[in-house]
Amino acid sequence: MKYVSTRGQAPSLDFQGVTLAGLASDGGLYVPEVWPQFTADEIAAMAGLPYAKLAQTIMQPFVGDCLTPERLLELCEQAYGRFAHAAVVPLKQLDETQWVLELFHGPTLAFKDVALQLLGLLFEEFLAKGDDHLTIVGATSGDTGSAAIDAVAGRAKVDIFMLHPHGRVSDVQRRQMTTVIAPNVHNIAIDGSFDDAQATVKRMFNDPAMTGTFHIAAVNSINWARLMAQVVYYFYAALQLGAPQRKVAFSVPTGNFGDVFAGYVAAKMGLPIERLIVATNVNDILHRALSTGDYSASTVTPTAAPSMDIQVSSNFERLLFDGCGRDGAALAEQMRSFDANKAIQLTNAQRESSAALFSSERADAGNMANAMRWAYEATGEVLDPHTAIALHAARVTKGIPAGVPIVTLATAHPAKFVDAVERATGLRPGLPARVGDLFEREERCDHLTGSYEEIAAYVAARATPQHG
Ligand SMILES: Cc1ncc(COP(=O)(O)O)c(C=O)c1O
Ligand SMILES: N[C@@H](CCOP(=O)(O)O)C(=O)O
Repeated sequence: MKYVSTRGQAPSLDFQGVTLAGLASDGGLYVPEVWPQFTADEIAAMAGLPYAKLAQTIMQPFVGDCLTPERLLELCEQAYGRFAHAAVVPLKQLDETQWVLELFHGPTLAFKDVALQLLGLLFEEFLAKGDDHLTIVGATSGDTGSAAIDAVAGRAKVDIFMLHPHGRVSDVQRRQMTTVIAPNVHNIAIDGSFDDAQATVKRMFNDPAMTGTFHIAAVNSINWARLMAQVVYYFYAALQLGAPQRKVAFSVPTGNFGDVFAGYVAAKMGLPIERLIVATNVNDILHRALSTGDYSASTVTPTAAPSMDIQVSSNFERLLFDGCGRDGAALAEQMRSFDANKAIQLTNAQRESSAALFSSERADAGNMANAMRWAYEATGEVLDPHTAIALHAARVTKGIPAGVPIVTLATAHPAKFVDAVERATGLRPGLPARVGDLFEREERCDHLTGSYEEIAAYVAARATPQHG
């Protein structure tokens, strides 16, 4: 399998290459040259497979000959062996139509673990031979940070620098990052938003002063391997609900557009998906883009679902690429215009191709609290704010045929956002034992202004050169 950049200029790479590269050298994102396909019979044969085996089956076409099937399966078993639920991502029914897929049983209590536990192992596997050393630079609005740190803390040949917006993540989220005291882990709080942090990360990939010395790598969903691993749970849920004979819809709490793009990939691979509902909070650029074609960023508003407080959604570029017939030059021009003006209008072709599968809804604080309350009072399920936003979207979306189940992706454990959950339901969920004495541990984090030069100098002073 070869991967090409959405901006058409960077060299094409194999799976190992894209995993270690992160952002493409032309500023684009890597995508597979073609979408691998499964037939209905092949999908039917996946029913009942253990999660790790299903993951290997679905990911093998993307991995190609960079790993043997046996080795990929071993890595999947190792990654998903760390999950606290035997089903890895259990599916629960709320009522006749509504289901939730619990993606938060990994070590750091959010869906990010599903991909990042594997990515940590892939880094180690691909770095085992040779003297390459990775400098991971990541941005987080709360959950990627802890999941990535857990996945790479203490590993040889990797340093991680994780930027989060100061004061804009929950206490649990912050502590899950800052209490990991390991020589290769560096937490940086910046003044600004997640978008500012993400812009810094992307700039570093294209800064010769940094890339000339360090092998900068990504753990954000700009890294293709992240999305690949997230495709698996769409198959897992749909198979339990009768796929490929029966269509399934998904409602996805959305920020950086990675999770829902993985659903799009599942559909491209042959999974019969009725609809992908993109659920946003009041930071609703994606809702506006999908419903009116207006992709224009404004100031980020802090909300009780902080991980979705994002305006510039990296992975939307991957969808726009397919929507313009994979014309890298045209997309590069469109993205240049977005960078300059913080606004673009989707073309008719982009709007029509996305409307075939996607719809969107926006939830404000009241919608979110009501959904959380409904789930708790009517079904006993305690949801986190992000999941509640997607459940709200699932319940108000029109036009899904009767009999089609709607699966809301439950992306975080409610104990990560105790205050919001308590406000809505009166219940204060406790942290699972596996996160231990989080509030007793020492924290380590540096606070920087967010200027690119300051952050680059900080990284350069602490990172190990590529061939260190
Ligand atoms: C709990 C939670 N839900 C939803 C999202 C949004 O997912 P994505 O950025 O893949 O759209 C995030 C952040 O990524 C998150 O941490
Ligand atoms: N919500 C995310 C933001 C980063 O998204 P990613 O999927 O691109 O890593 C977070 O919690 O950090």
